[in-house]
Formats: sequence, C-alpha cells, structure tokens
Amino acid sequence: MHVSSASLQQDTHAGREVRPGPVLSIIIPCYNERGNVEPLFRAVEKAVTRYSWELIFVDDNSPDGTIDEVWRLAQMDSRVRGILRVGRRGLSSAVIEGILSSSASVVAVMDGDMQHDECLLEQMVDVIEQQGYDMAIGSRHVEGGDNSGLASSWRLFLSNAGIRIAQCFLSVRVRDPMSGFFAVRRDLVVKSLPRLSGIGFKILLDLLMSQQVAPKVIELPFVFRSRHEGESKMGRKVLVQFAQMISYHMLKKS
Ligand SMILES: Nc1nc2c(ncn2[C@@H]2O[C@H](COP(=O)(O)OP(=O)(O)O[C@H]3O[C@H](CO)[C@@H](O)[C@H](O)[C@@H]3O)[C@@H](O)[C@H]2O)c(=O)[nH]1
Repeated sequence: MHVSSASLQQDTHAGREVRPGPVLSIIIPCYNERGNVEPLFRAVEKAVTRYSWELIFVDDNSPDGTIDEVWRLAQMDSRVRGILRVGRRGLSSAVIEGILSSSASVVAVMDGDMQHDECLLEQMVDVIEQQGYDMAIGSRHVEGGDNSGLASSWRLFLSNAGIRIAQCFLSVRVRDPMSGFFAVRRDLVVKSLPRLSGIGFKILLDLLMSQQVAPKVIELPFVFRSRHEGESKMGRKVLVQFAQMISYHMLKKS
C-alpha cells in the first residue's frame, strides 16, 4: 500500500504513532441508490488494494433511505462516509461538496449504480501519482472502451450529440467529456472552484471548461456497464441544465 514518505517523516519527527490519511478519495453522488450502496462498497474494497482510500457518498435526501444504508456501512467500516444534503438536488454540486469534504490528494468520481468499472481506479491513481497527469478520465470512446450499458438508443443519441457539442468548447482534446467517471488532483479542483458552475449532471465537462491552463489529461478505456439496480435520473431538466452550464462558461469567458 502506498504511504507518502513526507507524512512518515513528519510523524517520526513528532515521535508519535502515525495513521496516514487515504491516498484516494472516491466520491459517489447518489439519489435513490439504496440497493447499490453495499455492492459498490464491496466492489471497491475488492478492486482497490494498492492504495488506501475513503468512499464518500453524497446523498440528496433520497426517499428510499440511501443515506441510512451508507451510515449503516460507515458504522462497520470507517473508510465509508456519508454526506446528507437536505433541500438541494444536483449531481455536480453533490460531487463538489464531496470533494470539499475529502482529504486525499487524488479524488475519483463515480456513479453509485455500478455502471463504472471500479477496476480502473488504481490505474487512474497510478497515472496521476507516477506519470504526472492532472486528470484520468474513464472513457467509453477510446480503443477498448464501450458504451453498451446506456439504457436506450435515444440515450446513445443524446450522449453522442452532447459529446460533439461539448468538444466545440474545449481547448484540450477529450473524446469522452460527458463521462461521469474520472480521477483528478484534488488541488486542481480546489483552484477551479471560483469558476465551476456546479450546474446539472456534467461535472467533468464543468471542470474542463473551468481550466485556464490546459491540464494534462489521459483517457483510459472502460466498459460502461448496465445499471445494477434502480433507475437513471436523467430527464428533460438535465438537458436544460447542460445548456445552462455551457452558457455559464461562455458568458464568463466573454
Ligand atoms: N446527490 C445526487 N446524486 C445524483 C443526482 N442525480 C443523479 N445522481 C447520482 O449520480 C449518478 C449518475 O446518475 P444516473 O441517473 O445514474 O445517470 P445516467 O443517466 O446513468 O448517466 C450516466 O451517463 C452519463 C454519460 O452519458 C454520465 O455523465 C453520468 O455520470 C452517468 O454515468 C448516480 O449515482 C445517481 O444516483 C442528484 O440530484 N443528487
């Protein structure tokens, strides 16, 4: 397991026992995902063994009691934490709050429905920590990636159209800017906070559009799986919010 030598030195100097924080914070926005919480935790536990991690679920007061399930797990394992937001909704803003409450130098964002492949998490940390990338994106649109888990051909059409639109506004070439699965240096997000819109579903695109200097980005292929349980929250409102988010950045730049 990776432990930073800086933290060890510091604690040797202080002469007391060390309990270093996690290397990776995994942020899970969730709404009505009760049945997916424990399977996701178990999957992460199995997949991520080389780095220490914490798993932060950010729930917007789901009617199905998702947060109770998160807190039940948190009682059994201190690597699990839950943030309950009341009176607010939104994937992107939930992710931002999760990142703000995290402590690792690398944060990963993934869906709470098992559509993202947890086996990619270690590789994401590897490329950021060892190869100097700022961001590693789980991509359905590079060789080896696959988008077959999207629920319908209508969703596929929307996703492809969204990607084409998004790419017009990016200075860095990203094949899957609509992905909800990525890892990033935490300090890059913190520096971007004044420019992030936090609107809607597309936090990766929001983050990419907030950059003043092109970040060093790598896309890693993954197979987008079918949902484990429950339903997608994608609706007409999400499309409107997508347009609002793009407009927000265009207005800021003008
Ligand atoms: N806290 C919170 N979480 C939310 C909200 N809306 C959705 N989520 C959570 O965000 C994750 C993704 O939401 P889904 O509703 O499952 O998204 P999707 O339609 O399957 O969209 C997927 O495909 C997109 C690419 O086309 C991805 O961008 C997106 O992240 C997701 O992977 C899930 O864990 C879901 O519970 C919300 O208002 N609040």
